[in-house]
Amino acid sequence: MIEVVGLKKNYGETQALKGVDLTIPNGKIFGFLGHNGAGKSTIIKSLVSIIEPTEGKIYFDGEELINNRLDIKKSIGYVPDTPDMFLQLTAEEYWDLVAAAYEIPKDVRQQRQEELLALFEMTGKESDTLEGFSHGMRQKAIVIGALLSDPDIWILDEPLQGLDPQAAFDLKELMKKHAENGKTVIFSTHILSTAEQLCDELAILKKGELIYNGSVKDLLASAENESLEKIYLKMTGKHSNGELIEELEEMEDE
Ligand SMILES: Nc1ncnc2c1ncn2[C@@H]1O[C@H](COP(=O)(O)OP(=O)(O)OP(=O)(O)O)[C@@H](O)[C@H]1O
Repeated sequence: MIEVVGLKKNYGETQALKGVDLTIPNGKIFGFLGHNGAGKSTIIKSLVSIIEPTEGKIYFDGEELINNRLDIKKSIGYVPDTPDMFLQLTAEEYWDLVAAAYEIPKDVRQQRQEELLALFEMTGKESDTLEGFSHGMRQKAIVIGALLSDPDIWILDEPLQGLDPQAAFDLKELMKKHAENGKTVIFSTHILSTAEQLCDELAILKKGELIYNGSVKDLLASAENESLEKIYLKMTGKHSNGELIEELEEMEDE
């Protein structure tokens, strides 16, 4: 289980996280939802130790992250939202880097890489630079890198963005299988139908604050016959069609 306690992050004057408490159970698919700038990437980057929170603590199975950063990081596969680093490298060089960082034995890496390349239809692309890939292919290369070490915890920041329907389907199936095996998948998305279909648990953020942390089932049960999209839009404050029309009319009157 991952526990986030009183997490705050300020970037200068901007309070990106205003004291977030949440729990992420093991063996589930956990989704982060929230409008642009709500703080999803900031929490995710805190979980993978890319940024230092201003305040608050993070525990992985009871162990505080700052006390055992290296070991905890090794149990995580991370897909960033903007995979712009390492663009000059070929895919193979990028995976070499990941394999070295995670100390993956050569034979294990070879087998896993071949499986992932075949799954994502990337076989033969190993010598191409990440820069030369389309956005979706680059995303696939980053996902392959994140899964190369077969990590227990997957943390994926908008992983489906830019993937073609087949690759998106395959990644979603992998995410389900990983959770079925008792492992944890954490991801952020703006695609509410995907969240509804995939997630067991959710956190919904609004302007740096947590407005929901719990199961998708409970959330759907709280509003009869409404989709997650409708519930989410109501919770995040904007907009029913009527309200939007009213607002536009007011703007025209001004
Ligand atoms: N490096 C940074 N420097 C300054 N401000 C930042 C930085 N990173 C994020 N922010 C700000 O922190 C807030 C939260 O950003 P964050 O990237 O966590 O949101 P998000 O929910 O992931 O958004 P999106 O859906 O657009 O990816 C925003 O106001 C953003 O402008």
